[in-house]
Order: sequence, then structure tokens, then C-alpha cells
Amino acid sequence: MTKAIVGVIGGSGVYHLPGLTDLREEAVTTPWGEPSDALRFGRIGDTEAVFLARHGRGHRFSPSTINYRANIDALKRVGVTDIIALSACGSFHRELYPGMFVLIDQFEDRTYLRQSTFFGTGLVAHVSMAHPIAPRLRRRLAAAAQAEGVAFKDGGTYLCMEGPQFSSLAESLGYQARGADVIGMTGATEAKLAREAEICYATVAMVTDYDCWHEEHDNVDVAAVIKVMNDNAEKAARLVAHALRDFPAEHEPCPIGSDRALDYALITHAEARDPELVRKLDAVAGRVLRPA
Ligand SMILES: CSC[C@H]1O[C@H](OP(=O)(O)O)[C@H](O)[C@@H]1O
Ligand SMILES: Nc1ncnc2[nH]cnc12
Repeated sequence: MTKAIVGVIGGSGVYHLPGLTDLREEAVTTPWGEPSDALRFGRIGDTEAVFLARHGRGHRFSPSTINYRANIDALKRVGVTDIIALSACGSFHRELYPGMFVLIDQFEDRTYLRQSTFFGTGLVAHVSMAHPIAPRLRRRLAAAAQAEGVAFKDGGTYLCMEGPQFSSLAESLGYQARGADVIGMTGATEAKLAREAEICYATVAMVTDYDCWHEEHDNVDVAAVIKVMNDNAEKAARLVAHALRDFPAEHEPCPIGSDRALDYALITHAEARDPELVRKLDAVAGRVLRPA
């Protein structure tokens, strides 16, 4: 049996997780460098949880300079099986208003300045990203939102831009026309790495603004995002606490195989693998790389 341990990644405006009991903090180092912050271990109900501030406390890292690989490796290294990612986002629909949550099920990745894979020369892997969000985890979040009376939309596409600047009007209208529902700068990179690390991943996209396309609303700025997030922090904490209190003790196998993503992904022949890269992958891919 694999014990369920839930990682919670807090984004803009979420640098702590209220409700974590038996709190303990540990700086975890990884072969990919330093995570954004120390991991904070604790529990909610009987469920073990680990909190990580994506941008670090004080918001030190920009979406392009976050060491996503170190963040995901660190969570994997301490046994995290499922990640709930909390993310602020802009909305492309009038009915997805600031304060509403979207349990997205798709990403479009338009980033270009980050490391979004653990693999490469010496060990090539191609995992499926057809369905980036773990459906069972998403259902748990939907049930928790429902039970807590939090307004949410079930499903949606998150367009992940590089940033750090917000979009131009032409870009915003273009993303809207191509069917994106919300926009942020972090989710797709994290989801790809979580999939490679065989961790179930689901995003709570919290709408903070209408980007810059809505004639009756101001163009997004940081102050607006943080103001809505401050108003929402308590709602997000309630949703997470509810989901964790109801979490099963044993990790449930993912129906789409997020937790076995490497079963058919490695293509480099054993004799052609770079031993140094194999060593770096001890936590992320140990399940399939360790001799039987
Ligand atoms: C502060 S506005 C832009 C910033 O907010 C979002 O952060 P996160 O996804 O970590 O909640 C967005 O992705 C940008 O990083
Ligand atoms: N409009 C927006 N664009 C990109 N990232 C965001 N995070 C919050 N609002 C955003």
C-alpha cells in the first residue's frame, strides 16, 4: 500500500496554509537545485499534507525563475502522491467572475523560458499530457467546493503564458477566441513535471481579474490580483481542508495512470543512458529506474 500524502502548492497571495496542525518545517535539497521555499509538513484531520509556497515566502521568484523541477522533485522525495495547486488567474468569460474558482481540466502551454522536463540527453522520456489533470483528485475538489458552498465551474482550459508582463489586448482577445477560459503563468509547467514525477495533479484556478479584454473592468494589475486573493484565501483554505479531511489514507490508483506515467515513456536504451542523469532522477523516476 502507498500512503496518500497531499502536497499543496500555494501561488500568488497564498504563502501559508491555515489549518495545518503539527506543523514542522524542513529545507529539502534536490539534484535540481533549491525549491522555492522550505517544505511545511503537517496534517489536516488524519491526512498528511506538505505545503510549498510556489513563489517563496515574500514572493521572491517570478513565474519564469521558479525552480519548478526542484519544487516537484522535493515533493516527490518526501512521498507526496497528490498535488493540489492553488493558482490565481485571469478570466476570459463574463460569467467566470473574480472570486470564482475554476477546476480546470486542460492546459495550453505557451511558455518558452523554463525547464519543463526532468529528462533530456542521456535519458529521453515522452509522457502523455492528453489529460493533464488527475480526474479523481479533481472530483474530490469539486465535492469539497460544493460542500463548502464555494462557487466554482467544473472544467476549463488554462492558458499558461510566459509573463512576467500581462497580455496585450490583441493577445488577450486572441486567447479568448481560441477557447481559453482562464490565464496564468505557472500551471502548465508544474503539471508537466508532476506528470513526469508520477504525482496526481489538480489545479484550483482562482479568478482574480478579467485580464484586459473586458470594457467594463480595469486592466489587470498586481494590486487587483492580491486584493481578490486576500478576499479568497479563507475560501481556498476551507476547500483544501475539506478535501483533505475526506481524503483516503491509501493512495487511490489514478484512472488515467498519472501515477504510472513512466511505465511506457522511457525510450533511451538501458546501455545508452547517462548514469549522472539517472542518478539525478532517483526520486522522480526511481520506481522505473531502480533495478528490480
Ligand atoms: C500576481 S499576478 C501574476 C502571477 O499570479 C499568478 O501566480 P500563481 O499561478 O502562482 O498563483 C500568475 O501565474 C502569475 O505568476
Ligand atoms: N490576467 C492574468 N494573466 C496572467 N496571469 C494572471 N494571474 C492572475 N491574473 C492573471
